[in-house]
Amino acid sequence: MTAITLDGVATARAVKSELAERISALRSKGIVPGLGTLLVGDDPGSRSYVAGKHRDCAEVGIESIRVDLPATATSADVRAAIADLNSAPEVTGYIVQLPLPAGHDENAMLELIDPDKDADGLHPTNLGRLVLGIEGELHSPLPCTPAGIVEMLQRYDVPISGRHVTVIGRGLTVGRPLGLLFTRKGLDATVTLTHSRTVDLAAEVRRADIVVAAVGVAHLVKPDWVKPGAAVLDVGITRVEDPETGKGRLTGDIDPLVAEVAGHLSPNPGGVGPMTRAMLLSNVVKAAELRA
Ligand SMILES: Nc1nc(=O)c2c([nH]1)NC[C@@H]1CN(c3ccc(C(=O)N[C@@H](CCC(=O)O)C(=O)O)cc3)C=[N+]21
Repeated sequence: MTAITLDGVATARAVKSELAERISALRSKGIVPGLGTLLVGDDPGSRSYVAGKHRDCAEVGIESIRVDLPATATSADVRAAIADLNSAPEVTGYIVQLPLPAGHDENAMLELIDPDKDADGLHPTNLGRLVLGIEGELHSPLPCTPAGIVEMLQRYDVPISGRHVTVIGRGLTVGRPLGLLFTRKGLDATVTLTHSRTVDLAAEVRRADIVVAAVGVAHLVKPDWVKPGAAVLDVGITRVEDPETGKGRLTGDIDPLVAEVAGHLSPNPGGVGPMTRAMLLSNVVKAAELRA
């Protein structure tokens, strides 16, 4: 048996074409959505993600505003840039690219973002609304990677309600909010949130109908850990050097042989990453629609 591929590129393309229509409707009413990015320092990975976000915006008709600060920027510089983004009328939503260079207090910076402009859903108010289950008229953006994972499973008709989900990793952007999202009313999964101190990770994965790995340990999840037919989502990113070509490439947390056991498998790259970017655009569009 070979798993059905959860194709993040194709699914993100479908999401983006739906968004493009909503954006042209907004534009015809004179509303122009604009995504800002704040990047501090010159980490090549972060640079390439930010560049990707600007390309996505151009593709769907969202304006994008790029603010880059040098690695030498102080916390006062970052605060000032956030204040400018909060007050810039052309910026309807923005993100602070993580991780910030060492020496910056990320949580303190996230807290300075205007919650109404928080395109990542990482401001404490928006994370609090996720805990409280508040949706609707209030703009309560969901963190992009968790939202992208759920969107992809739903578009492939993978059942979630009542199913057991094992999440590997408890980080701010993926594992922690994903556990909150999957257990909300309406999704109704049962979640095991595992981390580096989990005693028997293989056993926790074996009970799962849906496995999400978001730790950044290359090929951590082995085929004999996976229940036959389970849906497996590969989120972790590790940069490795190909021993044959000597070129750098990206690899995920899932051993490739898991494809022989799983029912659905998201490749990495080409799976959750593109969905994360599509959900960022979706948050910007929703915020603009609510303001209209
Ligand atoms: N404030 C903030 N919000 C984020 O959402 C955020 C962040 N900081 N910091 C870093 C992580 C990582 N992340 C990715 C998004 C898309 C891809 C993506 O589209 N990857 C492509 C491959 C890209 C390539 O080849 O370089 C793929 O999976 O196919 C990857 C990684 C968002 N993050």
